[in-house]
Amino acid sequence: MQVELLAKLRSVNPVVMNISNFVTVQDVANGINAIGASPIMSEEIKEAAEMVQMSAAVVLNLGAFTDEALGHIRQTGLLANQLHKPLIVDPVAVGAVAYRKQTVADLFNVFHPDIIRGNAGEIAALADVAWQSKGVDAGEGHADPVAIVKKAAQKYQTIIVMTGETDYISDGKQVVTVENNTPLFQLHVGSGDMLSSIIGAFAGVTSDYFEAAQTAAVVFAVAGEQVADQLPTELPGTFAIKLLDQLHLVTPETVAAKGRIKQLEMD
Ligand SMILES: Nc1ncnc2c1ncn2[C@@H]1O[C@H](COP(=O)(O)OP(=O)(O)O)[C@@H](O)[C@H]1O
Ligand SMILES: Cc1ncsc1CCOP(=O)(O)O
Ligand SMILES: [Mg+2]
Repeated sequence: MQVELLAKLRSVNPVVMNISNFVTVQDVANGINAIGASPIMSEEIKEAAEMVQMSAAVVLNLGAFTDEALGHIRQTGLLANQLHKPLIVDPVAVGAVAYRKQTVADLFNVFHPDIIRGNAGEIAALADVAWQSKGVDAGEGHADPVAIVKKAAQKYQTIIVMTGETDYISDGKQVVTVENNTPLFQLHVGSGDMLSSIIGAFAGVTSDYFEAAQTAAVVFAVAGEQVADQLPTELPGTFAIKLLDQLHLVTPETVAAKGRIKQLEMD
């Protein structure tokens, strides 16, 4: 983890382009803004080249795509590769909907994601590991998370962020974990979408995407912990609002002090 990336992000204020979904688009835009980056959302393929050119990172969220949106997603992913912009993909519910699994497989034959962020159900599906996904949520499974995250990273030659109570982050060889002590994240639809785009914000200020992924995951976990520490009981609505506050307020010093990150495996 490179906690100094947080200060760099806030000083650079990178533009992060998103093709998002109608469910969480405002959460995602506000999360990017709160951490210190500059969000822009797009639904028009005709502006894709200009948008990608002006952005520091591109995030594709597959939460509620239509056939028309698919053309835009495909073109934007291809342009991100061609213009050497970090490309982050959030394969929402890819483990629960066969059509989405096929669609994601087709997309990954067109462009290469630099980072994929999903829950265990989604990453297990990408790794072809048995798991019982549940809609957009992780669901249940018994497979070893380290094996899942490494297999997915090796299969797609990319960095995988598999989130949950413990986040597992791998480049196919190394595995890092981030402990997240805030179950309230599960009560906020959009937590994962927000993190995927905040990963994009960090990837927009460094060429080390493995570091960007780890640092984003720790910063997000610590921001959530800062909120939970102040809540008297489980208040998902209050958590969601205060999460934006803490994404804005969390300092590199607090992240360094409270972040629980561990290197599990080296090369
Ligand atoms: N059981 C949990 N306890 C604490 N944090 C969690 C838990 N599940 C998920 N998180 C956190 O919530 C955020 C979103 O992850 P996740 O819920 O896995 O994504 P999604 O919303 O796409 O399903 C991540 O920061 C993750 O660490
Ligand atoms: C509920 C839902 N349905 C399609 S996209 C979406 C949002 C999923 O957000 P997250 O994966 O961050 O929970
Ligand atoms: Mg999700």
